[in-house]
Amino acid sequence: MAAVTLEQVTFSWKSGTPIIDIAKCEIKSGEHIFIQGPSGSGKSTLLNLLTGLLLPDSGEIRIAGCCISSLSSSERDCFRADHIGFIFQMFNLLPYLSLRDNVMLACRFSNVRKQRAIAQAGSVSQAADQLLLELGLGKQLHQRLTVAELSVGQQQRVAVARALIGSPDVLIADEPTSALDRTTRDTFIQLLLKEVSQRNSTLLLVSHDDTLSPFFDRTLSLQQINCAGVTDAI
Ligand SMILES: Nc1ncnc2c1ncn2[C@@H]1O[C@H](COP(=O)(O)OP(=O)(O)OP(=O)(O)O)[C@@H](O)[C@H]1O
Repeated sequence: MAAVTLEQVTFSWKSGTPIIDIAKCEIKSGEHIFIQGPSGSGKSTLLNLLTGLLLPDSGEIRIAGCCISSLSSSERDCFRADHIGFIFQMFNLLPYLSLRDNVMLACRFSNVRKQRAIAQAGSVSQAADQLLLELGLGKQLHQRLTVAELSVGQQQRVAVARALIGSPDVLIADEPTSALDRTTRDTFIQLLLKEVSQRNSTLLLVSHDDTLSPFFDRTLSLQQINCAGVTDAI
């Protein structure tokens, strides 16, 4: 079954110049996809379309079988919370919450993910602790430290735990390794892939760093699939 399908999708910002023009793209459930493209090629725009934060000018985007542009704005918010985990480039952790509360946050906005987390671990807090432990942030550490006291790599792993709790169908990661050195980056990617595989989630990871490509089942080059072909090349 397809986890993500794009058909005849076009999108332009106000200027009217098309940024996205994708005839057809299908990603199977459980696939690990690397989306690569130079600066300005539309990676973030594409992710915003996939999460329903932006709507296409034309065409159809289906996530887990649902055409997201046919949903109302509030339905899209619910759908996103239930089906999509997101790892932001700057993590977006809340500094006034504990590590565990940051992870549990994803279940506050989604009853589907909350029920799955309970079914998997007995409670949402146990699911959060389990994920943090698997990601190398054991209870002793996460009860002692605040988000502000974490290293960049540790913050990244909390962000992964938050994106994975309640096993969303699709996990989207926007340049999650840009702040890491190469060794930490490789360890992080391997850990991320292991966790995603265990939950059978589909992973879409976006980066301009094409040396990440060998870690993934498939690489989609935005320059190849996007006929709009915009870049910042000087
Ligand atoms: N809010 C916006 N309003 C108008 N134009 C925008 C907006 N956001 C992005 N763009 C334009 O859309 C194009 C694609 O931008 P986008 O951020 O999607 O590229 P990207 O591949 O993610 O780039 P980078 O790797 O530098 O983050 C660029 O030309 C950019 O100027």
